[in-house]
Amino acid sequence: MPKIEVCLSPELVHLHDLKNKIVVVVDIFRATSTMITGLANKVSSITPVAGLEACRNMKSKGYIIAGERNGQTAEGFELGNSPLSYLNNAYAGKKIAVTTTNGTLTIEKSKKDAAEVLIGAFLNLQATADYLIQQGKDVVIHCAGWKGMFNLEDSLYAGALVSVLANEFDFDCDGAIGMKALFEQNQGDLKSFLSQASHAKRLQNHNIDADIDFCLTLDKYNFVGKLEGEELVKVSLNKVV
Ligand SMILES: O=C(O)[C@H](CS(=O)(=O)O)OP(=O)(O)O
Repeated sequence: MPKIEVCLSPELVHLHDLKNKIVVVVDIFRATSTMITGLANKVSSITPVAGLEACRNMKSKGYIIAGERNGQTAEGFELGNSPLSYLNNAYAGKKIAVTTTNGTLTIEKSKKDAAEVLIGAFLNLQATADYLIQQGKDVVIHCAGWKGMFNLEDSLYAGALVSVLANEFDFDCDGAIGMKALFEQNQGDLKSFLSQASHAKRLQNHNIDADIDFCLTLDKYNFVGKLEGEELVKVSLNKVV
């Protein structure tokens, strides 16, 4: 059986061997939830960029630039980090370049060694699980956390994915065992459990409660977000859609 393990913060990723594995990067509030929503709403591609300046420079190459630091849209950027901005196909056909506080850095730290990088969200949990079963490779779930620290929402997503995959994958890492148990104890009311999370509180201060609700929606979308070269694209179970 393939194995699944959980890396609870990008600061710990050097302790995991990513070679020949599929890495699922997760930043529930809000980067990876927003990327999945953009892809669902027909953007032509999303290019994650770790640095603000590098992302700003993408504008002259024809990209719409999305930039956020500490929950606020960065100066000179057209978009911030809200999934709601992409609804109703608002940026259909556009190439988006995006940089965020935690999520894009975590993608950057994953892509050098991994066989594949996927983008995880509650919004497409089951589709991602189905894809991982189909591929049959070892998996590392890479939680973006917050500025290097553990956070609840990304770790709970990791627990949810381990829970769905538990019959198909071996897992003996404590992160996977612990987060699976935590998710299973709280899956009946994820929202109230996560209202205690530091990140949810920080974002509430920015008046984006609707974003939080949206990011906790389960299985709204039925596709996988995958990094192909430098771009995130939509993948169905057998083909790019
Ligand atoms: O915009 C967000 O949701 C966060 C901002 S902060 O670090 O929590 O202040 O960025 P993200 O990269 O999506 O974690």
